[in-house]
Amino acid sequence: MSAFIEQLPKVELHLHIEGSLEPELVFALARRNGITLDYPDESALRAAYDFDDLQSFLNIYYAGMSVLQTEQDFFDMAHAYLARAHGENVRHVEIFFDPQAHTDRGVPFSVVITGLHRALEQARHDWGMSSRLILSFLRHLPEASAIDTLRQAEPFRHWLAGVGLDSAEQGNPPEKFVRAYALAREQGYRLVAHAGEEGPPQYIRDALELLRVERIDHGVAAIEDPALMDELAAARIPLTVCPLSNLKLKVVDSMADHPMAKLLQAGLCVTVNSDDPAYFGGYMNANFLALQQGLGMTDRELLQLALNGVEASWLSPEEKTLLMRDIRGHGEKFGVYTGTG
Ligand code: HPA
Ligand SMILES: [Zn+2]
Repeated sequence: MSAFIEQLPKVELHLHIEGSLEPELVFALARRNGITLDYPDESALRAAYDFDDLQSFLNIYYAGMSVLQTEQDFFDMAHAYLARAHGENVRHVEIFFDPQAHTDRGVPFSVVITGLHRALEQARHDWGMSSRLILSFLRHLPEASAIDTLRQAEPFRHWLAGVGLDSAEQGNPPEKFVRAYALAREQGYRLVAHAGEEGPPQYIRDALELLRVERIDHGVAAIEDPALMDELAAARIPLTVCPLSNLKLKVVDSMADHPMAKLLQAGLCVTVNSDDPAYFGGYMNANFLALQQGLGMTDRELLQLALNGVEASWLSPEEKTLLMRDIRGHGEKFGVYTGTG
């Protein structure tokens, strides 16, 4: 592992907390809650992490999270992720959770969010790690369910920074959620959506124009549409790109084919993220390393990706200035300069 990557101060903006559930914790929680899994042990479960596409991953992702029952379970899951991120010098995280995947199993919204919030507060207290929580709607479910979830979130509005949209993209276009996003906007939520992961570039345009999101999760399909790339670059609309996820879900055939370098060179505000690290073979450092080793990106480019992460985050302007200073200082220590300050 490269010391440059390990010590680089990082932010993570695209992380599904349920996708951080490692097989060991899945089995520990299953034992604690008296649940029998379809797999005999941890290694059999891990062996099933061989995906053909997004849907084949989602099937296992929803099965894995069914062991989450109590507030302590949600705390333990988030705490394990945050400890790991802290160990990789991740300074700030913006975390998705999928409330409908739990409330539909009878786990109350309050149980889910209280456990997650407590872990985030502890990470802030113990490590000075800052965070935001993003409520993500499941796009394969009807819009009415998203709107009902927004209502359930009302008592916890102050713990939530934004709303997002995830799950099966194809056939579930942004336009399906126009009313849910309008309601969220009225309630002061910041808005993001997954678009252009498996879906077409048009879904990126629609997320921006119909849902009025400020950031696109994935967005790698933009590479197919030069005019859209120009617009994203000019407006500095961030893309929260997840390289190892794209590889594991066969969005790209190999890391050498990943569009990250081209998107960066075209002036887009692309950022590095791990998406579902327990399932896709790596946390933040592994994603940076894949870009370095698989795509040949330079330390200077990796430094720019880290700065983009700060720019794209929901930190305050003062916090951004401080963290960017840390990242540039790290670059100088390794003889790497971005030339932009
Ligand atoms: O990468 C993803 N895409 C869509 N839905 C998801 N839910 C968890 N991870 C993902
Ligand atoms: Zn995602």
